[in-house]
Amino acid sequence: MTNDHTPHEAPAVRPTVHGYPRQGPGRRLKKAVEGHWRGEVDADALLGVAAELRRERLQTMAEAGITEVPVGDFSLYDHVLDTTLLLGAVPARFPDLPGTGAPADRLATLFALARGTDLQPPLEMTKWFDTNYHYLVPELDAATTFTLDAGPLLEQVAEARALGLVPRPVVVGPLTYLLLAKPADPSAGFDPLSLLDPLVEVYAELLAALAGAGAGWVQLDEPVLVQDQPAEVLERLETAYSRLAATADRPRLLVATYFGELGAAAPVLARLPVEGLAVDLSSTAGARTAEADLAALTDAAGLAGKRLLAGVVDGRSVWRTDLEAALATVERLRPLVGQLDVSSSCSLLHLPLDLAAETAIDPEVASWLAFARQKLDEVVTVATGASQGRQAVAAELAAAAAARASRQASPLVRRPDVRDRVAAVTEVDTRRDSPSDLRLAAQQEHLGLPLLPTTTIGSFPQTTELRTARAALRRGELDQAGYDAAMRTEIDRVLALQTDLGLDVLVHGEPERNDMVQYFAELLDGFLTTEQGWVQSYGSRYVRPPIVVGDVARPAPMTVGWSRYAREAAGGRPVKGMLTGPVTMLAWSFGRDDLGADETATQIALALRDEVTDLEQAGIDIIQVDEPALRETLPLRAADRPAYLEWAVRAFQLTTAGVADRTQVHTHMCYAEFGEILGAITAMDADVISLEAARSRMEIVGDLAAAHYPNAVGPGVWDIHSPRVPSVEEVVESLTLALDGGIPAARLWVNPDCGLKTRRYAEVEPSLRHLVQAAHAVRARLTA
Ligand SMILES: CN1c2c(nc(N)[nH]c2=O)NC[C@@H]1CNc1ccc(C(=O)N[C@@H](CCC(=O)N[C@@H](CCC(=O)N[C@@H](CCC(=O)O)C(=O)O)C(=O)O)C(=O)O)cc1
Ligand SMILES: N[C@@H](CCS)C(=O)O
Ligand SMILES: [Zn+2]
Repeated sequence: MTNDHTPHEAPAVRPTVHGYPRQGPGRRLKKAVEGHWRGEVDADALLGVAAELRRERLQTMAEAGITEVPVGDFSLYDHVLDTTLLLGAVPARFPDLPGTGAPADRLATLFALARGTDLQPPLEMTKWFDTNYHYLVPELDAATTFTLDAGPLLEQVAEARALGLVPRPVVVGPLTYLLLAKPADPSAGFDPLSLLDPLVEVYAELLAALAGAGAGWVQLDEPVLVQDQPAEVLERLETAYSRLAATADRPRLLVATYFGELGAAAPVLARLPVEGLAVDLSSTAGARTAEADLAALTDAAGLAGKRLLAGVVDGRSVWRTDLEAALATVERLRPLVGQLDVSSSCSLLHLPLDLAAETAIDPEVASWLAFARQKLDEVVTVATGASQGRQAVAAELAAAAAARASRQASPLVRRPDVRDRVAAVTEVDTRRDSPSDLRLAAQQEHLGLPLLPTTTIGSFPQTTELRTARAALRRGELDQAGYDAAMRTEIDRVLALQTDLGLDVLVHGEPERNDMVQYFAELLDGFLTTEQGWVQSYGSRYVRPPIVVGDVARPAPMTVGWSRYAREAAGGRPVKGMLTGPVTMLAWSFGRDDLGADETATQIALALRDEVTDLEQAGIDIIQVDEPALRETLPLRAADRPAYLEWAVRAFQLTTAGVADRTQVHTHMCYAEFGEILGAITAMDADVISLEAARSRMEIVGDLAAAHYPNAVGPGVWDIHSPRVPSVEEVVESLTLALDGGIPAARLWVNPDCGLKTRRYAEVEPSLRHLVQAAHAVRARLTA
């Protein structure tokens, strides 16, 4: 393969992106998919909506000036799940699915894997690198065979070509696919990477099929290269791509990495026998990182004839790009490679769709921001500036520079009172008065809870009535008093249900919260929230990540009124207060690029500390501070983890350590793979932690026991991410696994994996009933 330009005449710099949000304006995709699940939208109609959305997004890119477009990044649920179907790797434990022949069957198979069936739990779901997107984990074993099923991808190539665009299929690369997979049976000692050779043969078939469909370039995404990889994995990478490069009649190959620095992978990547590379040169990857990668790549032999997609427009930041800096990077790289193109650093999937949809953002603040649609323009501006000279984009450069200057000078950004309070924090503020065993005794005396106490994680179903009431409040059709009354009625209902079910520690159900992060962001100074800034979190579920614009402070109590109401209505049973922790508030927001994450987290922690104190004074004896994102935000490189964990744990401690011994602090995390942060979890020193465990079949229990985790634990016994109702026997089995695995009965709690906001009462009532029955059964066995 050769590049189609002469070496002396620099070809034009072209703009592209790695992917674009899927949902469409007004989250049309979500509505169609959920309608299909309810039986209201048939398969043809759903596929029709999907095709329209794909066409619209390609047209949007084309209108912005992008002609080489990604295809295959669109998905009805998740692109890793799509890759599993592309490769024909449906796990053997789903023997009765209808297959992928007819489109309706394919949909049924896809959604069965994603959501489970009556007979089988779904594929495990976990976070996509350090983002708030979640993918379905491929499940492989020694008997897995791969069979290419490229029909839908080939159709998408044809769709783009029919619009006169140049499609660049984007597919999860073979190494990343296997490293993201898990063994179907964790005890079997099977390593998914052992399937690399047969997998690569199927990728070779795919390349040939894509060439036949007219694709000139294919992008294989290998983001695992920004994580620490042993030398043998990098060797396997070279072997795999050498095999792919040897495919007859294939498109040109572009290997993409994103989400961080390449480190030791840079020279290996540079010498792969492929025609193109895409690298993350954004500030999210870190200024130091981009510099180091640039140096490693430009030093490496073999780059001169290649195409490089320079990811200079940050695909994970809502801040407007420093166009001058991006242009300078592009100009520096251009003479060193065969063809230099400008790209987003990663898919724009992780950004809200369009700033233009926002009606309430102050115009000055809006001028500082760029969502996915605006990032397309930025990519085009940088490419045009590089190709035609700065004068061709002088107006755009001036506007971007003016916005940066306005932001730097704005009084919204910096508050001296907040800075002073952060500076005054000392070690004492981060320590509880007594060690955990003394606290536990004080709490037990005060609360008098039974063995294996039952509780939930906080939210109860967010019903249509609740969402409609909130929408009516927003539109002015319901006044604040009417809304508050509706929420109090819901709290009464949820408390009555929990009492009827026999739960020991009650919650108010969080009906007043649109989202566990956005709700607090709306009440704190320093955060900006959006009306339409939806970002896919998993499947059909979306969030509107707030934006940290300036220093954070709490103007007034946020939850105390609701918790006090619930406590008074609960008839003497304890009610947990419920807060979102500082690390999660920050991780699930778009952070600042003008202040360190550690300092922002400390600001949020101080605001939340005041809320904790106010809850305690209002008579709330149990306060839960959720930190599900603490694990998620763990840096991808091991070398960066200790510093992160230090400030993250400190922020949690600062939030919670101000209470008396007898006040019980809970925390909650809902992502598997806690093993490597057990030290940090211990240092957080929460009296009780609830953890996701059901989907990974209580794997965490062994780790906790081995680490002699000293405080109380509630490993989730009901996988709430699936509509399945667990049986009493299943819950008993999970509790038995926990006890046998080494969690002492005196420190074992019984709870679901996570909050119930996404579930329906038809699932919640029987599931909780089974959970309580199981707890009673095991309790009886223990005390017999
Ligand atoms: C625990 N998780 C969370 C993450 N990140 C967060 N920021 N929050 C989280 O809870 N990351 C990891 C996991 C991911 N899990 C989930 C679980 C559930 C959702 C979810 O349910 N999202 C909802 C949107 C929630 C919301 O903002 N609701 C608002 C607006 C509701 C709405 O759409 N209103 C309509 C009008 C009313 C109607 O017709 O129903 C409208 O505005 O058009 C609210 O309740 O007010 C979702 O719909 O996807 C996300 C992540
Ligand atoms: N308290 C929250 C935690 C979700 S991670 C809930 O129950 O929804
Ligand atoms: Zn959770």
